[in-house]
Amino acid sequence: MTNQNVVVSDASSGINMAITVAVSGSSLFITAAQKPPPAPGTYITISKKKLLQNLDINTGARINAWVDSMRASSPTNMKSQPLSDDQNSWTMHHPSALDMFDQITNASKGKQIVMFLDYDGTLSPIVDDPDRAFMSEAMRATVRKLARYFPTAIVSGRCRDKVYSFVRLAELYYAGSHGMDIKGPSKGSKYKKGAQAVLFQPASEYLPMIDEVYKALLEVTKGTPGAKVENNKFCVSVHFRCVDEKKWSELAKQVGSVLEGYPNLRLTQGRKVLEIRPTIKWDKGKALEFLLESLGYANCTNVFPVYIGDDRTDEDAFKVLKERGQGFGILVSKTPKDTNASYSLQEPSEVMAFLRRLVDWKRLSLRRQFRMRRRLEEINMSL
Ligand SMILES: O=P(O)(O)OC[C@H]1O[C@H](O[C@H]2O[C@H](CO)[C@@H](O)[C@H](O)[C@H]2O)[C@H](O)[C@@H](O)[C@@H]1O
Repeated sequence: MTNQNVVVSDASSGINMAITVAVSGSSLFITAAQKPPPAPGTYITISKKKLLQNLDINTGARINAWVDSMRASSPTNMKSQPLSDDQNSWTMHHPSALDMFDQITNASKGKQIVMFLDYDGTLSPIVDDPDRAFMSEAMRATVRKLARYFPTAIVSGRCRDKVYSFVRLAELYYAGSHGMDIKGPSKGSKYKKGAQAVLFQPASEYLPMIDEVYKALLEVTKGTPGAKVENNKFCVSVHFRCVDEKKWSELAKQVGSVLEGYPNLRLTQGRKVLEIRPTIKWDKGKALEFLLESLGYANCTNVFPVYIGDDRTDEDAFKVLKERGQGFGILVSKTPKDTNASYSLQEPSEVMAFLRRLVDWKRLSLRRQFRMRRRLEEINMSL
């Protein structure tokens, strides 16, 4: 096997990409992205089409697995059909958090509830255009009230600034880029003494690489109608929601052709989106643990974290809660999914109903506590 510098050229876009490939017989393995070499003229030039064909031979299995997974995560619209046995059993194991509200609040008694909320599909409904995934005013008002009573964090795959521009509540914690960009409230935490001011970016050295990959993905996918590449600062999303299913395989190959040059990046999947991120061991679960620690609840037994999310990437946080045996996860989904969450809610409107009930419950219990304290004071005075 020999290494060879190759310039991949695409006549339609005019893009040239310099990469190193290991050539073994008729097979081609891309090993690493290279800076453009000093002396031109020493390259073999092959077309992007040819490269993608060769990639197909060598990484076909991986690309096929991605496409299978893209299909599996996109169940056909289940219009009001009677529940199957599987669905019934799933609902029994992951009951509605609204139906189980009293059990949930009873379990939290004497503990500090800390709220973790995913954004897309949890606080805002899923829409075709990621730039227009707005949150309703009613949801914003609900989250604002929630944050008055409980420390609240938004944990999103999006870039932190973008998710902040949608939520626009300065009193919250924000963990953008799947937790790789964490920032506390601008005025500091009001909940616990010892809570630290937070700004944490564990993948900052990846910034130039992510930017480079974002640009390469923009170029390589621009001929695929409906594909959208989103720069999430420490990770990149390639959306296929508006791509014809017949083109999914082509899109996966395009993404694969770029990723092959970056062994320090990995691919995960969300809802009709391929997500490219650093291989560092950091995810929404780690972000949740980090935030609990920053809030001063690292080794506390009297903390009750609640994480609500709809996506595969939220599973990392559900798993952490399950393993800690603290609090619980709520999966937002209309269809049964393999999950580490304990409860379910069907859609953002149910999330809002659940958050409102939490606020009302907390208000009521604070009022009760206040009345009890007053009565005790009165009794003490009369003694
Ligand atoms: O962790 P999240 O806040 O759920 O972010 C995950 C991805 O969400 C966004 O994409 C999803 O929502 C879009 C708007 O509704 C939708 O068009 C897309 O199909 C969904 O995957 C966001 O655009 C991505 O960058 C996030 O990674």
